[in-house]
Amino acid sequence: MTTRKLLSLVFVREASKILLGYKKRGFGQGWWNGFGGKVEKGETIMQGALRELTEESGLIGDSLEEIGLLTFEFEGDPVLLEVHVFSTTKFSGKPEETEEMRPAWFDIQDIPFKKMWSDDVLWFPLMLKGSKFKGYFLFKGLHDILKYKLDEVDKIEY
Ligand SMILES: CNc1ncnc2c1ncn2[C@@H]1O[C@H](COP(=O)(O)OP(=O)(O)OP(=O)(O)O)[C@@H](O)[C@H]1O
Repeated sequence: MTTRKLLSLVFVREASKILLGYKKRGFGQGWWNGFGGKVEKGETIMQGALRELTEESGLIGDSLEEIGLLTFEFEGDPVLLEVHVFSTTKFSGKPEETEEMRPAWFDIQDIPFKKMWSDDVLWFPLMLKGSKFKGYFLFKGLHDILKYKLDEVDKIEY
């Protein structure tokens, strides 16, 4: 029986820059990514996204927009990850290093895809041009994508 785990992933944007965090521990350790994590019982996906953004970057987000829905399957694992991707240009506070993440601004021409999840290079271009998207990725281990499907959509529907 397959089950789904709900996760958030938040990107803070500023003109031609994007804030990424270097994950110091846990799932995706050693890679750059947006800020996010598991949605907890009793909170909405949006509340989870805002909470994780603050816990991991020190920023308080405002007006997060849901821009993507990504489903990840890992061969041999019955748990599907359902990652809700958000973006905002509105926030307060200053990025600060936390126990989990070390934040840094990157120019969008200079995103460190070689040190990121291997799906990111496929869907970042859609995010960066302002599109919404839905994707499915089947992983073998943590690096190899065996197959995937990725579509631009007008809005995110579940
Ligand atoms: C497979 N391809 C992937 N590509 C890009 N991003 C991915 C991803 N798979 C997971 N992610 C993101 O990685 C974070 C994990 O978060 P994760 O550490 O598990 O959550 P959380 O902080 O709740 O964990 P703990 O509290 O430490 O258990 C979370 O933002 C999630 O959206």
